Amino acid sequence: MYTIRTLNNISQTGLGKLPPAEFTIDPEAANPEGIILRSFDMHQMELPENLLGVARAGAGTNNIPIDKCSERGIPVFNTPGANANAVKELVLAGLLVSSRRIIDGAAWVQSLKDNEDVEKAVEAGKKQFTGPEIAGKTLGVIGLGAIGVQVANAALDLNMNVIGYDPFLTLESAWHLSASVDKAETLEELVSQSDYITIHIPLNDKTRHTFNQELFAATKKGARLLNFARGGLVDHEALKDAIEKGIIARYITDFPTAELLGIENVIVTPHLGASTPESEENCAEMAAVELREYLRYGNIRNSVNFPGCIVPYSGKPRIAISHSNIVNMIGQLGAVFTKHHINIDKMVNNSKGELAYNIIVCDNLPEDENQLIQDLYAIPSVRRVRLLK
Ligand SMILES: NC(=O)C1=CN([C@@H]2O[C@H](COP(=O)(O)OP(=O)(O)OC[C@H]3O[C@@H](n4cnc5c(N)ncnc54)[C@H](O)[C@@H]3O)[C@@H](O)[C@H]2O)C=CC1
Ligand SMILES: O=C(O)C(=O)COP(=O)(O)O
Repeated sequence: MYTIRTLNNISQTGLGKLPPAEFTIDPEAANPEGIILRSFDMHQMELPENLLGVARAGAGTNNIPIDKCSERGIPVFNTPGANANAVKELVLAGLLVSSRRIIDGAAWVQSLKDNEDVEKAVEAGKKQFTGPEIAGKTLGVIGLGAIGVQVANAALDLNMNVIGYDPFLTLESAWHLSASVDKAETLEELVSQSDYITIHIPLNDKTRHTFNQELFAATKKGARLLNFARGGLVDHEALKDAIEKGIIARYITDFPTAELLGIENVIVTPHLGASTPESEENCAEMAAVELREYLRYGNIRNSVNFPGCIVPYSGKPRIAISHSNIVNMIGQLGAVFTKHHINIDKMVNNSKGELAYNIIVCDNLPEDENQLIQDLYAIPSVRRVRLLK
C-alpha cells in the first residue's frame, strides 16, 4: 500500500486513477511515498523520509526542489501539454484585452449606474476606450513548447504575423508549428519587430529576468507584453521604467505581486491559466498515472529530472536503481547480481544529465533480499534501490 499526499486540490477524476486497494490518498500524510501537487511551494517543506516520487499536475516545476529530489533519487514528473489549450485560450483573451480597452470600458459603464441617460453617456464617452485591431500586427512568441506552439498557430488564424524564438525547439514542437511562423535568431530581433510579445518559457536560473532593462531597451516602442508563464521572467523595476517610457503600452500577466497592483496599463489575472475543469482533470489524470506506474513498476514517463524508462510488466520481479551517471556503474551492479546468483531477464539503463536509471527484470531473487539491497546501496553513487515484486 502506498500513501499519496496531495498538496493542492487535485481533481477527483484524476485521483480515481489510483485504485484504493493499492493507494491511500491523504492530504495530511506526514510520511507519504508519493506527492501530487499543483503550485504549492515545496521549497518551504522538508522532503518526507519515505518519499519516492513527486508528480506536478501541470507544467511548471519551479515550485519543487528538483536538485534535492535528484540527490535523493526521487523523480519529479509533470504533465506536458495537459493544460496547454487552457493557457492558449487565456492568452488569446489577454491579447484582445491588451489591445481593446474591454476591462476599463466595462468598469466605466458600471460607474454610469446613476446617470440619467446611460445610452447617451456611453456614446459620448466610448472614444476614451479605443484600441487597435490585432489582425495584420506582429506577435512575437518566446518559447515554442506545448503552449507557445498553440498560441503561435492560433494567432496566425487571427491574421496576425507571427515570429517565434526557441533555441531548444523540440522535434515534437516543430511537427506542430505552422510553417508560416517566422524564426527569430535572437530575443532582441524578436522584441524589436513585435507589436505584441507573449512569453512561454519555464522559470529557472537561466531565464529569471529575461525581460530586463537591456531587453526592454531593444523592444519596439508601444509593444504589449503578455506573461502567462511566470512572474519572475520579468524584472518588475525594469518593467515599470519601460511603461513610463512608453516602450510597453500594456503588461498583462497571470502572476500578481503587490508591486504590480494599481499601476496604470498593467492588467493582472489571478493565475488562471490552467484553471478550467478540462485542464484540471487532464493534468490530474496524467500526474496520477505517471506516479502510479512509477510506484508500481518503476516505469518513468515525463520526468523532468530522470530519464524516461519503460519496461512493460511481465509478472517477474524487478529492481529499479538510480545512480550518478558515471563510468563503470553497470559493471559494479552486475557484480552484485552475480554474487547473489540472479539471472537477469532484461535490463534497461538510461541516463539524463548527471543521473542514470535502470530497470532490471530478474528471473529469480536471492533468499536474502535485504542483503542484495544493502550490497547495491554499498556501491558509491547509488541513490535509490527499489525491489518491486
Ligand atoms: N499561467 C498558467 O497557469 C500556466 C503557466 N505555465 C507556464 O508556462 C511555461 C511553458 O509551458 P509549456 O509550453 O507547457 O512548456 P514546454 O516545456 O512545453 O515549453 C517550454 C518551451 O520553452 C523553451 N525554452 C526554454 N528556455 C528558453 C529560452 N531561454 N528561450 C526561448 N525558449 C526557451 C523550451 O525549448 C520549450 O520549447 C511553464 O513552464 C509554466 O511556467 C504553464 C501552464 C499553466
Ligand atoms: O501548469 C503550470 O505551470 C501552472 O502554472 C498551472 O498552475 P496551477 O496548477 O493552476 O496552480
